[in-house]
Formats: sequence, C-alpha cells, structure tokens
Amino acid sequence: MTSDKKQWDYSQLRKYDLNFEQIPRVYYKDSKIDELLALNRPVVITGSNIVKPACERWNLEFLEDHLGNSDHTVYVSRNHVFKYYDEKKILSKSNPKGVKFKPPTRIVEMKVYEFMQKIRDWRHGDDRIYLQQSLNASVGQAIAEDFVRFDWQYVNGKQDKHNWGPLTSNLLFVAMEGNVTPCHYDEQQNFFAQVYGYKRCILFPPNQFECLYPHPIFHPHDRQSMVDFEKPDYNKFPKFKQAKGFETVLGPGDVLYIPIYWWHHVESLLSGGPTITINFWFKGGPTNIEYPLNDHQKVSIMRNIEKMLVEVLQDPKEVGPLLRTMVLGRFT
Ligand SMILES: CC1(C)c2ccccc2-c2ccc(C[C@@H](CC(=O)O)C(=O)C(=O)O)cc21
Ligand SMILES: [Zn+2]
Repeated sequence: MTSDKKQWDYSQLRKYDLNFEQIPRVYYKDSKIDELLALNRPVVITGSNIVKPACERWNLEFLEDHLGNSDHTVYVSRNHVFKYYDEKKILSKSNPKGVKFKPPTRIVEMKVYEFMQKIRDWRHGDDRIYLQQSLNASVGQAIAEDFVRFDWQYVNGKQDKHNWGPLTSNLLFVAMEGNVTPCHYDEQQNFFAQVYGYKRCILFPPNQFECLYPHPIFHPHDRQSMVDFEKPDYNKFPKFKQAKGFETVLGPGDVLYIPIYWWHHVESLLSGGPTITINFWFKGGPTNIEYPLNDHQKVSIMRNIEKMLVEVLQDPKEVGPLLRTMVLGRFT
C-alpha cells in the first residue's frame, strides 16, 4: 500500500491565471473507467499494471545502461517551454512566402550517455533538453523485456471496447524538472503513463477551441494554442480568461487518458527531478457521424474547411477576410 502522503506540494506547480477542476482518479478495476472512456472524458487510471515493470526499475541510470547505443532525438530549448512545430509547414506551398518562422526549439541527435551527462551538469541558464524515443527494436534487451510485460491485456481490452483505431506508437519521454509542453491537441487517443517523477497535466475539452486560439492550420504550430499561459495577451485573446480546464498531478504508475482532440498542457514539477513518461497513441476510431455532432467532430470539420480554403485561395492571408465576409453580420 503506497503511503497516501502526497509526494509533492503546490509550490512545485507553475501559477496560471486560471482555476481548474480536478480530473477524477479511478481504480483500474472500477467500471467508472469505461463510463468515462466511452464519453471521451479524461480520467486518471490508478493502481494498474499497465507499465508496472517500468515503474519498478526505470530511472535515468537504468535508461543510460539499457536504452541502447543508437542516437536519440533530443529537443533543445533556450527556456523551459518546448513548443512543438511541424517543420514540413515552415516552407510549405500553403505558406508560399515562408512567413519568417523562428523555431522555438532545435533537434540534436545524441547518445543516451551524452543526454544524461547534460542533465547531471545542467546549471541555471543553460539550454534545457527533452528526450523523445520510440520504444522499438533499437532499445536494449532489458527494456524490451519490460515492455512485453506491460499489461497489454488491459490496454488492448480498452482499445477494443471503445473502438479505438490501431496503436500507432509508444513513445518514451525523458524531461528535466520544470520542462513545459505548452497547450496543444493531438488527433489520437492517448494513454499517458507516468513511470518516474511527477507531471502536472492541464486539460481542456475540444469545445474550448475559441478560448484557446489555435494557430492557423498552415502554421508550423498547427494544433498548438497561441496563448502564452504565463503571460496571456488578453487584448489578442480575450476569451482565454473564460477557459474552463481540468488538472491532475501524475505520479509513478498513474495513467492519464487524454481523449482525442482534448487540449493538454504538461509540466514536469519544479524541483521535482527528471521525469519519465511512456505514451500510447491510438488512431481515433471510425467516426460514424451521428447528430448532434460532438465537439471534436466540429473541430475536425473546421480543420477540413480551413484546409480547403487555404488550398483553393492559395494565399493564406485571404482566408481570414473571406471567412469574415461570409459570417460577420450574417450568422448571428
Ligand atoms: C515536447 C516534446 C518532447 C516534443 C517536442 C517536439 C515535437 C513533439 C514533442 C512532443 C510530443 C509529445 C510529448 C509528450 C506529451 C507532453 C509531455 O509529456 O511533455 C504529449 O503531448 C502527448 O503525449 O501527447 C512531448 C513532446
Ligand atoms: Zn500531446
């Protein structure tokens, strides 16, 4: 029985100008889990064996010894924010002038011992790093053995019961304390399994789209919120004040279900040490259109309209004016 004494305190959470409801924590055998998964509602699944073999022995030293000797993708940032960007969109045809985009992070391929050394030697003001590695054939034997002993029966059971699509990847993430992955949504179902250290996750439902102001689709930061949570520009993003979110702090063994299209902001706790997470991304299931449309289907429809308009107008700067002409004063 793990001590229910909290292993962290509020001073380790970054402060934002928003209040959040708690995401429910439910024991993995409880049927409430399936009720929430069926509704595409987030839930923290507790007490499961989903990644238990990893929780029992993975830490930075173990990964250094067993992650294998291939190069690993490491993101480097001048600050604590790791904002994802799609480099294919930097100079894509739908962005002909290649509007000058300054990538906020850069990618460095490095060996695991280099990564670990940089974490050990890190001093305030140094660049921060974030390792992302697919759990595939390149990992060492010990990690492969642990991986096959994950509770796949439980995971596959949920995938089948809730008609999720195929598992597309299991990614391993090693972050430094204080690293932040800013608010974005993915187009996949996600079992976000915390293995080591503590991560705070803030989630918003897809219907908060107008409070979170996503970048235009052709922008490299497609699917990411334009709002800087630490310094929101309320003139540009007035509705951000009304955003209604949910939060939780995950510890080793906790698995957070992040429903497809749900916004999420993730931070490794301040002075909480490095964190290790494994995610399980599944394609969304068959979206049989049933009415009334659910919120993520509306996001998907808006994305398709935006893509079509960029395609047909060619110049992305034409999209805004055409949409304003079409709706302002007409659709009240
Ligand atoms: C920040 C980083 C390393 C990154 C840099 C550049 C391109 C992509 C990504 C990327 C994608 C996913 C994650 C894991 C997680 C967030 C978290 O745990 O920090 C998350 O969002 C999810 O599981 O959906 C983290 C990253
Ligand atoms: Zn994500």
